[in-house]
Amino acid sequence: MTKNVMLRAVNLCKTYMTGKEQYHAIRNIDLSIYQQDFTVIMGDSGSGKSTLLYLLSGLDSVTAGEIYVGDKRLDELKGNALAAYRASQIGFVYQSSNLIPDLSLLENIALPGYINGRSKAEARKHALKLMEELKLSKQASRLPSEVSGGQQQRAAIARALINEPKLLFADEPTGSLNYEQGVAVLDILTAMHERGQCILMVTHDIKAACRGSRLIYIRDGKIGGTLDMGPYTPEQTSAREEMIFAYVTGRG
Ligand SMILES: Nc1ncnc2c1ncn2[C@@H]1O[C@H](COP(=O)(O)OP(=O)(O)OP(=O)(O)O)[C@@H](O)[C@H]1O
Repeated sequence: MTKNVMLRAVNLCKTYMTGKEQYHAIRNIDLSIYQQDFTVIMGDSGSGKSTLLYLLSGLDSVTAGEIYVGDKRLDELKGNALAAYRASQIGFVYQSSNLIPDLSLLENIALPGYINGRSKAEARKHALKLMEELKLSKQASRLPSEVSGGQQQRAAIARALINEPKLLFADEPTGSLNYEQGVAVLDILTAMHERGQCILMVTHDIKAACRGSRLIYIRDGKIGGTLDMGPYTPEQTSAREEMIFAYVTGRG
């Protein structure tokens, strides 16, 4: 099967300045992200995984290099054009849900929908549909402080999906959850991928990495290797975990 390129980075670099010190967090990375993939980014702490995710999503600016989305240059977008791109084309899920504390879950999920130009009624209708799929209907009118961490994170996923983004980014989405809540979130991401959602996720967790179809290993701001794993099936969980462990430790 030929894969469609969703996003392409060419000679991507990110240098942070702390005082007079330069730190080259991303060093001349070339990579393609394919529409059909649930791509997982792994690597040691400090290797540059989150920085890469922020650059590829347009949440941070590149120091050098190019990022193509179709024939558009993401790295050249600024101001309103960049804000419009981020609002309409990408969804982002963080380690903590970052919901607005004094809005209900329904309002939190619908809000980016109104901001992106849907009517209030339409955004709420779509939010309710997502809440049903993510088993949050009963919590629609509750505040974030009135639901569990797993429910908050599922609401954050629904919020990221409200504008039907082409690309869903997730930075350690299960990092603050207990085992069962984490599995529920991974099941949702797996189901989204099966329905055709392109996902790019940073994780330290082999159980989470198992859900991906492709793994990119980052070492010292560079690509240390990529592994095509094929689509996840639950029966292969232990074999995939062993394969990922062997791959990552072989490159660490
Ligand atoms: N704003 C910043 N200013 C200076 N250095 C930074 C900044 N953000 C990140 N760094 C440095 O860049 C490197 C890569 O950071 P990044 O957060 O991308 O790593 P990571 O692989 O996601 O790490 P972790 O797994 O611990 O979250 C680290 O050495 C970090 O200290």
